[in-house]
Amino acid sequence: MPSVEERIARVEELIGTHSDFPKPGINFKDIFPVMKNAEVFQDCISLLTEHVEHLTTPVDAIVGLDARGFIFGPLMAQRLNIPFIPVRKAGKLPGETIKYSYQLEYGSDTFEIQKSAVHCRQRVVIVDDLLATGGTMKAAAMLLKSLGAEVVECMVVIELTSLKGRDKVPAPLYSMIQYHDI
Ligand SMILES: O=P(O)(O)OC[C@H]1O[C@H](OP(=O)(O)OP(=O)(O)O)[C@H](O)[C@@H]1O
Ligand SMILES: Nc1ncnc2[nH]cnc12
Repeated sequence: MPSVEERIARVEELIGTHSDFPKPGINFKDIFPVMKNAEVFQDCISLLTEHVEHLTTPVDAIVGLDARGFIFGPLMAQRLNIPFIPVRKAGKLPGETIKYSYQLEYGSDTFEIQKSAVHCRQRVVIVDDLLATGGTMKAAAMLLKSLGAEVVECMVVIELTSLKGRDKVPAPLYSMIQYHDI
């Protein structure tokens, strides 16, 4: 079995970079090539899952963020045999919901969660593909906290450290791969 470092290196090798997408000045990190390699995609899910298994606080549910957090969250939840909870872009969820608007690296948006999605004091981990300015992850954590959940950790595959998003996130943050130059 390859080491954690070897498996992380294999994931990193497949991450694409596109300058000036979706706007001039943005260096876009593309996670989708990782999914084209079944073995490396498995490695990526295993690494995220193993990280959750090694947390000292037991985790009751995985929360995934619309849209790219939905690639990782359900697979992690299945492996861990715990529920998956979606946070969606506004206007997609029926029933009673709460919303939180936020800025991200190249725009703004609103997140929404069903009030019934989470129990008070439920211990959750939030997962997304990437942390840039941290606006997205902060919005998700605020929604979960306002419903009484305990956000044990926020997890991303990619962190763009120079944007200091980590400082905005109101919970511990784990990133698998860090880019310091953009
Ligand atoms: O740290 P931030 O500056 O807030 O940016 C990070 C967010 O931006 C991207 O999502 P995007 O809103 O582009 O939506 P998508 O997942 O639907 O592509 C990415 O998947 C993160 O969710
Ligand atoms: N630079 C970036 N690459 C990919 N997704 C992003 N979301 C916000 N900033 C991003």
